[in-house]
Amino acid sequence: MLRLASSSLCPFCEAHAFSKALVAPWQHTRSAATFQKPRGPARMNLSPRVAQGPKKATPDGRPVRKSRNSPFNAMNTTTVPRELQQQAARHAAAAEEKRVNRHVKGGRGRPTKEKEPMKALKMQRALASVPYEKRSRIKLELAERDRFEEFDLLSEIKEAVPVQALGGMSDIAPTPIQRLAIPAMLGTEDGKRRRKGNAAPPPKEMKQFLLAAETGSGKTLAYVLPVIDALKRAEALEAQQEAEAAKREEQTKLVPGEGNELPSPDVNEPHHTTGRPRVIILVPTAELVAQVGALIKSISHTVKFRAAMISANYSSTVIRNRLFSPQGIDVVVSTPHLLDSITESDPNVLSRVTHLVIDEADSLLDRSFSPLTSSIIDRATPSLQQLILCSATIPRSLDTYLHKRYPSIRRLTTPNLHAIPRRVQLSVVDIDKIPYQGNRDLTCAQVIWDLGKEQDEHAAPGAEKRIIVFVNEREKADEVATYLQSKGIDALALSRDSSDRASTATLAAFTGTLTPAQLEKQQKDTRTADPSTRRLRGVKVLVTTDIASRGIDTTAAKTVILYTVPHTSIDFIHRLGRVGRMGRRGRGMVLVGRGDRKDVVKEVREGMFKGMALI
Ligand SMILES: Nc1ncnc2c1ncn2[C@@H]1O[C@H](COP(=O)(O)OP(=O)(O)OP(=O)(O)O)[C@@H](O)[C@H]1O
Repeated sequence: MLRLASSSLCPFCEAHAFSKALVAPWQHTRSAATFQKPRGPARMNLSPRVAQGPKKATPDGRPVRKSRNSPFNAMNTTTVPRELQQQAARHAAAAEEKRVNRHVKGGRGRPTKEKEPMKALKMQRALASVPYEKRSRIKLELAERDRFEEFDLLSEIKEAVPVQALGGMSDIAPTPIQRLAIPAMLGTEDGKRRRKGNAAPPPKEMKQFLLAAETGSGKTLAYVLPVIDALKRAEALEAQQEAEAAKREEQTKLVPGEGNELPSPDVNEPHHTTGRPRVIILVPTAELVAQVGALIKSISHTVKFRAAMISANYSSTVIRNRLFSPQGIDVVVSTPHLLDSITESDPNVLSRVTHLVIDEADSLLDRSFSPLTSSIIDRATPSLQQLILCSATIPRSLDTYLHKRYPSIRRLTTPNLHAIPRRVQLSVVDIDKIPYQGNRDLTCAQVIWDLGKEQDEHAAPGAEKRIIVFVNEREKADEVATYLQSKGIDALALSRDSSDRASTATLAAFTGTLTPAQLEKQQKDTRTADPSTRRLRGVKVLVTTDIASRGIDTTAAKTVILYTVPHTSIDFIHRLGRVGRMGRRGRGMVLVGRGDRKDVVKEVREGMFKGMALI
């Protein structure tokens, strides 16, 4: 409160005279003697003690306490007083407790507004969870097995890995699922080697394994190597037993000419393995039969065995000739439909199977495939030594099925199961924005044109960009491919409606399995294309459905476009899993519009960014 003194005497102390001066009342709390007469014109008077600094003690000698709440309290201090540190720690602990209580069922406090992690994905409840504690434990275990030489595989199989199976790669190391599955399937996890001399007696009861690892992590080789090892050892054991039997016969050889000699073997008789393989590998599509079959064939060049791939892509004569070849058969790769129909008429095909692999088990044991697959497993069970299920995802339905039907199955899961690698970058394109205005086809075409124009520094000269577009319905595949073609994009459709031959040739460009002649033709077509038409050069697009999202090793593709938001996190994993395979980088783009689950897309992106497993 300020007072204007208008008289010549000070209205408070009346000790001095001045006029029109502003006098603050606190000046009058002191004795009049200490008062200075202001000189000159009216002004604000400053405290006369301003230069003295803060009071060290009150008049009665007690120390003056600084106000704790003063905003200037911490000025010019270099250390935080212990008292304040303790206070801050108490506040932090109380806040943490409050936060935890909010999440605990029945906890006190108001309902939280904090975001629940992956809430939208949780609503879909697609995937079974694997505890993080288990993942960390496995990670530690795997660190010790880092070379193929350490596995107790037959030497010729180890030699075939870099040369045949991995196409001449050098400096190879087993992937996490290979480190986990190979010793487990060989029964050498304890680090012990098996007996020399190949004569391992068959195990008494069937062993069951579930191999679950992220997409593009080498699961195929993880089961192929131990299975072929078992095949070769069984063959050796059989040969040894035959030799022993022959020796016994030799010892009890009857005297010739007395009419009791052994009949000489019929050279035209088919091999005893004809139509009765030891190993059967089931995969969901004809395309996968070709892919897995090619890997097995390549290994069979050095490790001698007979393999056949059969699918609807081959004529019935070819299938019959392969399966019932007089030279015999050891490994068959097939789809469940075809194998089921063959075994209906010839059940002996399953009579000698010791190893049955169900690749893409989540598909082959889902509602549509399960009756067929289960029936094949049941019929093969009497002779089975190992049942191997393999998958990149364990949906809750599969988890429940396994708990019921195979409660003792060994689950070999890698630490990164259900996570989309951070190497894959996912961006979102809003189709409702200008210039697309809700036109999904136009957005897709524009995105492809933009990608095509981007300069890829690392691409070899003349190399083509491969882009895969995933649609949810098979009818849409043709429609989108036709639209993209009308916009000058080299696009092809692949769905269950495509002809078998066309689909094999189409996929070849994306799996990097083009023959030199095909490659030459492709480059010639690009060179001779009419330059007057507006065409996007150097880009090849495959518009497809789930048919190409499972297991197909599309190593040549670097970009995936999700034309529509996938229905579940499982589809996200498999579709985005076509890029970023085996340590490569990749890019995903998802087109979202009104009515699409943007919350799901957001959570998938966040999960990918954090390297977390989706749920
Ligand atoms: N140890 C290894 N080192 C380097 N490359 C490997 C190794 N093992 C496998 N590969 C290669 O990795 C690629 C992916 O392998 P594969 O198709 O078996 O993966 P996947 O886990 O079955 O994938 P998906 O889940 O999509 O079926 C193949 O090109 C294969 O040749």
